[in-house]
Amino acid sequence: MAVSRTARRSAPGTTSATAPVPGPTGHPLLGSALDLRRDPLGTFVRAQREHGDVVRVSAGPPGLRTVMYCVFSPEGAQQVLATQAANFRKDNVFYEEIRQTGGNGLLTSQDDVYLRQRRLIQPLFTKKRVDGYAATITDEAEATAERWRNRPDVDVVREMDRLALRTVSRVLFGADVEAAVDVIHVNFPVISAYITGRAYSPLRLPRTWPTPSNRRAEAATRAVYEVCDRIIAARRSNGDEAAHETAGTDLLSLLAQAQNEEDGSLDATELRDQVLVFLLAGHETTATSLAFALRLLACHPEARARAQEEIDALPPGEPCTAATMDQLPYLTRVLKETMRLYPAAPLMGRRAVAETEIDGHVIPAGADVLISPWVTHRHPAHWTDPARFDPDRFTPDREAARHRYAWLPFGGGPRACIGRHFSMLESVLALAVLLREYDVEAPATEMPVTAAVTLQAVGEARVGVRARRGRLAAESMPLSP
Ligand code: HEM
Repeated sequence: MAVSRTARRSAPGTTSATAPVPGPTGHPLLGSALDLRRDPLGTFVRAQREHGDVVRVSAGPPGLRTVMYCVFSPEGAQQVLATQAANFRKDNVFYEEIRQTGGNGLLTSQDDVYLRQRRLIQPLFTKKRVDGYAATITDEAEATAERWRNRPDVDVVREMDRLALRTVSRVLFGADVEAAVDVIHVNFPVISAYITGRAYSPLRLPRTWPTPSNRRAEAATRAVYEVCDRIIAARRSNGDEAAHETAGTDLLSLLAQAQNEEDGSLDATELRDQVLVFLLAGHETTATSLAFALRLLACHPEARARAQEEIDALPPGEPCTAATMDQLPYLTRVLKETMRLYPAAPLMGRRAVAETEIDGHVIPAGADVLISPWVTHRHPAHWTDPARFDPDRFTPDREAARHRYAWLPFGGGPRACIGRHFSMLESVLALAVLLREYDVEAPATEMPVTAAVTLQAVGEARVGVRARRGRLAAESMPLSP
């Protein structure tokens, strides 16, 4: 059995490296299964508070038990994701379930297939290329501002879902997906809940059995695949030189080129899997950050006013570009603080392929390992008063004083999010456009969330919108108080 260097270095006989990993005992028969089903994020937060930074959580009856080794400290997360990434593969139950539903795109692939895919796709995400997406981002945000005209309130979850889906589809596929917005909005949560349900369940019935949940998930997956197929077919029938704004430079063009190469690169299934991954990973995550940022600003009028002061100081009449982001440091801090409190990917899984020592505990080879931005972002040793919304935690000085992995919404190491710059740019510019036009207001109540593959708001998140000034305010004057 391979043993990591850190484990081999630990002094023989010391109890720290050999002591069993602590964890909740949970229900005598089911372990923590019911707690995880009811409230996975709360269960992991409690596990950290009560048992420390490396915790063993088990679920299910003896004999069928799923065991997870949770690593909550920034140092431990860095070890799993970066410094000892080779010991931790995406072979865990969660990724296996995602792979079975969504195929082998960039999020789930590994080894040579992964390296080939990442090399192929990386050029779309260089800083220069992403900066070029600013015009599309601004255009979509302005269209959303138009949609809000004369409305007393909006469901920001729904609105940001639409905005982010439209934006990523235009940028990466040169496609207008308006007709698919509802299909995606309805079906992604079904798929996501199915994957999570199976991942936590000790008893995974074969996917081919005609159970109600298998049937629901299959129908939802088919509906989403049809959207992907339509996007690909539309590009094929129009040809790369057609009127698409991104033809020749977007994801579909890059993948089609690879398909034509002699080394037989991508087949049709892989092409569709890749489109699906980028639809999924590229819209829901950013939408969640945007929705929660608007909701938090609506609940914190002083932070909203500060952000708007900065936005109002931008040169009037000039379009937002990538350089605009440098002029919005406070708004960027608001976004980072939103992602601390509501990381769109609250849980990340791996499988240990070699025994490894982390924070003085041994993680056995073969163990399912869980990293949780949700918990690490609330770690009392790294965040004072962690439940409080305080964007100034992200001033440059305070950021520099903190462990690099205390804030990890985009993961880290070799499998860190490829879309992080795009997402940050999109979120800051979209917020700037919307807050320039609107005041947002909401009662400061709890926002219930659920952790499926990504973090999701439970139900609607209504936010009052009131036009501030300029064209939209003038046009909606009769309705203004
Ligand atoms: C707030 C927005 C986002 C968050 C919080 C987020 C989070 C993450 C995280 C945590 C990972 C690493 C998963 C792991 O290590 O297990 C990841 C990977 C990935 N993300 Fe994002 N993401 C966001 C936006 C985006 C966008 C906009 C895109 C694409 C347009 C994207 C595409 C991907 C892809 C393809 C991967 C796999 C990368 C690889 O393994 O090489 N994400 N994301």
